[in-house]
Amino acid sequence: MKPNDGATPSLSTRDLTIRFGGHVAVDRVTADFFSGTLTVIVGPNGAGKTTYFNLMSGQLPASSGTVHLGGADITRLGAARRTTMGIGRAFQLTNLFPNLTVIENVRLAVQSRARLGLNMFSVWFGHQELIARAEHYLERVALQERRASYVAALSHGDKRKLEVAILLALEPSVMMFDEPTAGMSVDEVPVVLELIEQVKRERNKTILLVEHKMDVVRQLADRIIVLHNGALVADGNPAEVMASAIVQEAYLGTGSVQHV
Ligand SMILES: Nc1ncnc2c1ncn2[C@@H]1O[C@H](COP(=O)(O)OP(=O)(O)OP(=O)(O)O)[C@@H](O)[C@H]1O
Repeated sequence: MKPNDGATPSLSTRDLTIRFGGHVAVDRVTADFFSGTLTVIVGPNGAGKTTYFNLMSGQLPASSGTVHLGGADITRLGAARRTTMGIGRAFQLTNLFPNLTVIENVRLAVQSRARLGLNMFSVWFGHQELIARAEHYLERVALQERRASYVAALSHGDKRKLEVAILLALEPSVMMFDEPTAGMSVDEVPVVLELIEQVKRERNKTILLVEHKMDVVRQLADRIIVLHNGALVADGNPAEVMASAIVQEAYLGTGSVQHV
């Protein structure tokens, strides 16, 4: 799927494939992702969604095919390198430091981003500036009241919000979210969804989500990609894709799904 203006994709995969022994978990997936667009990747359990994410963010090496970021071939680069190049991923709470406070967690992310700035633009921030920036990201996720709390003491929802603050502080061009509302209470879900919508409204990020909850998909998606048995079987605007027989079949497992 391409925007009308023919812009260069910020992230793209070509025939991206990974095999685990004889099992093809991601099977020749070709897709372009554009700045200002939020794409949700859906599909039944075991369809290959998380594995596709892992191939894009560099947690897993591809068996074949390519990944490009802003035109650069990053297929052979590891996850850390891809992060510095602009791929940010909110894991399910694995990138938080539980024994540090909320503000310290965000400050570290701001600092790591500033160090990158030092290399690229000769910019350096003083401690006060780092803290001020960290406060800014905490405000964006409505966590400023918990700034002095240790992460280990936060509710699940607050941890997820902190994760988003850290992701924002890293200022990635591509933001990847694995089921951002998983395990949240009903009152926490709208806060995180509103946050993602806010980022989306700024229109300068490429946002990718893996999501099971169809109400979340409906609320956020500009575009939906459907994976089934590792292959891309549908790709388009939400109304088209949700209405398609392919999605019904992929979710309900009825009938045979034709790969596109
Ligand atoms: N490291 C691995 N080694 C072997 N098989 C794997 C590995 N990682 C994933 N798989 C297999 O690849 C397939 C796709 O898994 P994946 O977790 O990507 O699916 P998913 O669509 O994210 O599923 P879910 O919605 O349940 O999270 C599954 O059959 C899974 O068992």
